[in-house]
Amino acid sequence: MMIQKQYKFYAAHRNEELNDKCSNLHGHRYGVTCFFEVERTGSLTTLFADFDDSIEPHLKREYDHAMMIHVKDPLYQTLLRHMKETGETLRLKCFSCPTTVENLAHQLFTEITEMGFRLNRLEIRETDTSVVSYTREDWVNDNRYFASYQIPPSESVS
Ligand SMILES: Nc1nc2c(c(=O)[nH]1)N=C([C@H](O)[C@H](O)COP(=O)(O)OP(=O)(O)OP(=O)(O)O)CN2
Repeated sequence: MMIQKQYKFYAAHRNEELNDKCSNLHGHRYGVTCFFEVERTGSLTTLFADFDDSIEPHLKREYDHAMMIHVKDPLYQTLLRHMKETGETLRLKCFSCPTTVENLAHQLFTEITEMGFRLNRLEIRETDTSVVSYTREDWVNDNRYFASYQIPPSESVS
């Protein structure tokens, strides 16, 4: 059986590798639709609130009104310097790879799996017209891709 749950967060980012408008700092309302594989244990499977209680605070704490940034983007060092010089704390969600929707999907799939849920797939909406559908098979393949890439796991700074 499958349960579908929808979440959202607002975040800034840029695609520093692209030579177009996307290399500018900009923001999105990210829509995250999770498709969970669940097992019947009686009259129900997993309580809807069990998903919400783990996932909503995680998205609020790590992603909402944060800036998602690739640690190899030169802007990252500028932001670190700014925080050091001013004492200001910016919410940065650090990625060890560019902050494309594809890479965000891999990161979120990993984080939600680590919470103990079994995702069948994720859908991530970045704009009104663009949605990435990301399956468990994509995640398994990406784990291999990132392992061979030798990218350290992403860390979060806030
Ligand atoms: N495969 C991907 N393509 C693009 C990504 C991505 O993550 N994966 N990201 C972007 C940009 O972040 C951009 O903000 C979104 O781009 P785009 O859809 O071109 O933006 P529009 O303003 O044209 O959106 P519309 O809703 O179509 O007006 C680009 N590509």
